[in-house]
Amino acid sequence: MTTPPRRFTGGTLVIASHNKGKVREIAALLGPYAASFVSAGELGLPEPEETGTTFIANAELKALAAAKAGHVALADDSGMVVPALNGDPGIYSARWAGPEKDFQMAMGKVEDGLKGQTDRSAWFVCALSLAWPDGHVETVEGRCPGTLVWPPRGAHGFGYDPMFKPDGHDITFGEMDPARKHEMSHRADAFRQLVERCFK
Ligand SMILES: O=P(O)(O)OP(=O)(O)OP(=O)(O)OC[C@H]1O[C@@H](n2cnc3c(O)ncnc32)[C@H](O)[C@@H]1O
Ligand SMILES: [Mg+2]
Repeated sequence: MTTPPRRFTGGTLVIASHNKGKVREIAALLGPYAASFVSAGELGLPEPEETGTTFIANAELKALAAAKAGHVALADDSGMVVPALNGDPGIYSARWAGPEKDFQMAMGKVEDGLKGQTDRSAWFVCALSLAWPDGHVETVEGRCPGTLVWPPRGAHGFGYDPMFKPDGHDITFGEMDPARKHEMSHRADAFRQLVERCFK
């Protein structure tokens, strides 16, 4: 027999991320389901080393590390997978931007790798993991397919958004109103699954 998923029954939820763009998006998506939340940065929690080899493993290790502080914690491990680059930057999406978090440079590296390639498809992945202080975790994974454009366009969103045009749309995530991105993003897809599992 499979055990049913564990539900979040209220109280403070820690958003276990040090990325302000992500925290902003997670807070917007989570609004109706958690009365109060605080980010790992606000709590002064350290940024764990992301030693996993999958988005799911890294989401789980970040959520479990934050939950040790005593509250249920939600972590997001995400990135952009480019088949023509053999799946890079993938789980290394943040690391491609270096310590300066220079995404102009990281997007330039992606574009350099695509020179001479005809396949400009990509997809974003978002693994979300909810962890309890006793070590229990619930994890889901969402996706959003699209195409890479050059030059980058738009100032909304964060990270690789200005070069990513979601399928079925003519504008990039960087040009898109945040509310619209939340209707179709990898993070929204993962959220729908997590809400179904743990917040209903
Ligand atoms: O680990 P935390 O503290 O949450 O913050 P981080 O920025 O290091 O996050 P990740 O390790 O999950 O790396 C994900 C990177 O993938 C990129 N990324 C993820 N979601 C994105 C989105 O919705 N739009 C654009 N880029 C995104 C972005 O550059 C992120 O820095
Ligand atoms: Mg990270």
